[in-house]
Amino acid sequence: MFMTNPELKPVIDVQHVSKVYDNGTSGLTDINLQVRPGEFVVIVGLSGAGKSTLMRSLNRLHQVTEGRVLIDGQSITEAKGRNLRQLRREVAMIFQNFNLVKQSTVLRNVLAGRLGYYPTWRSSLGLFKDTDKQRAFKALERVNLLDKVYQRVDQLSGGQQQRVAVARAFVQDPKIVLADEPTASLDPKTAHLIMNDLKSMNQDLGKTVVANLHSVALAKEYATRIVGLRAGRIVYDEAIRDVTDTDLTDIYNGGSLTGDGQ
Ligand SMILES: Nc1ncnc2c1ncn2[C@@H]1O[C@H](COP(=O)(O)OP(=O)(O)OP(=O)(O)O)[C@@H](O)[C@H]1O
Repeated sequence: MFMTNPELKPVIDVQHVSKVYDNGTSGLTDINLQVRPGEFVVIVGLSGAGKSTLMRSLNRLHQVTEGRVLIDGQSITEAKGRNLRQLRREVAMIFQNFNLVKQSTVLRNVLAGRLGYYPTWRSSLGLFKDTDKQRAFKALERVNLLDKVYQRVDQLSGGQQQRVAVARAFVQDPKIVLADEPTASLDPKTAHLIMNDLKSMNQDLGKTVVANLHSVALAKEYATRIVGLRAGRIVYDEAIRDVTDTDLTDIYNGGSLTGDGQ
């Protein structure tokens, strides 16, 4: 099992990050957060607290207004061209709405996880190497979807679609997996399947996981560390062994907090 080691260099280093949207809304204010290899961090907070904004700032789906984010010691905030592509390769993302190409097959969607390894001309032609096809089959076996490999994604259930997204993250073979409310639109049993896939990526493959979750029960069950956001600021940050039920209720209900906020 992978254990967090405070001596390790952070794989994600968020330094004084603020994000103001074009319409003037403040999404994040002066966020500082270091995540070390092997952690499973769950971000919690009320709707509108800034969880998705933070997640999207980590892989530069959002451009931050101030500060910077280092991925494995390199600034993704300032990266350009090839360097940005290489850094993005190290960060896979799983979305609440799956973010798949619905008219395309399961296989093609999973192979999309390898695009960051190809030059642009080759990826635009969709010419994938056999080794990558083998990777995709293996990933689909892992999430128990091998029988759907040539099916169109829009013929699958929501839970199956999210498992395709998980397989896509597997084949990307990143250092970091971000999951933005990955179980929000799924039933409890399927939610556990997805969370177990994330746990396996974390514990068996050593990937660092950062997930936004609305469910207190799932946060408690899977996180090694809980970070609480409120109104765009970090107000709570504790290792799971120090997290009490009262803390969690307070974070989710907006009450007073007892953890080490910043
Ligand atoms: N594209 C946008 N333009 C303007 N403001 C935005 C945009 N996206 C988010 N916001 C605002 O930024 C703040 C943080 O939103 P964010 O979506 O990050 O919160 P969240 O914690 O992920 O919420 P939820 O749990 O509802 O998904 C909110 O005030 C929101 O209204």
